[in-house]
Amino acid sequence: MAILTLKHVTKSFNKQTKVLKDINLEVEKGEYVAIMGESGAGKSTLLNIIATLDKATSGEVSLTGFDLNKLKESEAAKFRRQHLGFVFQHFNLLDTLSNRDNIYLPMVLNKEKHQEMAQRLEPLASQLEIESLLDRYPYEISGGQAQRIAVARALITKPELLLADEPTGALDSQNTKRLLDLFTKVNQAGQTILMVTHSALAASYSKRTLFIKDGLIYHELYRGDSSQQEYLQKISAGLTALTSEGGLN
Ligand SMILES: Nc1ncnc2c1ncn2[C@@H]1O[C@H](COP(=O)(O)OP(=O)(O)OP(=O)(O)O)[C@@H](O)[C@H]1O
Repeated sequence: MAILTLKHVTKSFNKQTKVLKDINLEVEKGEYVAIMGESGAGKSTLLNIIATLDKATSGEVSLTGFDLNKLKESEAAKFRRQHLGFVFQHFNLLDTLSNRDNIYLPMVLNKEKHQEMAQRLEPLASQLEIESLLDRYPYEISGGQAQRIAVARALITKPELLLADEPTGALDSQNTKRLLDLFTKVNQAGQTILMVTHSALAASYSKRTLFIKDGLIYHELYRGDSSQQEYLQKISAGLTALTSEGGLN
């Protein structure tokens, strides 16, 4: 079952340039998809449309059965809280709240009961190894720890789709591996993930990698039965071809 469907999606910010020209994409429940492309290729624009933070200029976007073109501005924030989880490069935690309250925030906004929040946090905190961090504040913990708190905040609402924008961009290699291993586990437990990344290594943890160029999905690679190393090599070769003048054709 497709959780996300984009048909002939275009996006222009002005009359001269179309950033997205004709994007067609289906993401099935349980998939783990990475989106790559050169700087300025339109990855964030695409992610913002899927995240209901922006609207397509034309085309169809359907997410968890909702037509995003019909979603009113006033409904978008609630839709995001109920259906989507977000992980950003710079964590976006609030320094005035404890880590626990940061994690609870989307549930507080959804007016959930405290008992329900605590029940959901318990297994998540154990899986993410953040139990000892919960009563501290974001400014008291490391970047790797902060990103795990941000992952807990994204997952506590049990989102249908986890959207990650350069989630390893601010992490060192050890914390990058730890986060990517965590995403793999979460995906194996059924979580659908869509991740924008510049990192071939990060993409090599996904099951499918899309390359965006000139406003189109230019190429895609499936991991299939390949080892992570083989898949990483294919992604790196794909990136080289993408950035060379002739491209993949
Ligand atoms: N709000 C906006 N108004 C005008 N132009 C925009 C706006 N947002 C993005 N653009 C333009 O759209 C193009 C794609 O930008 P986008 O941020 O989607 O690229 P990206 O692939 O995410 O790049 P990066 O990897 O550097 O983050 C760029 O040329 C950018 O200048």
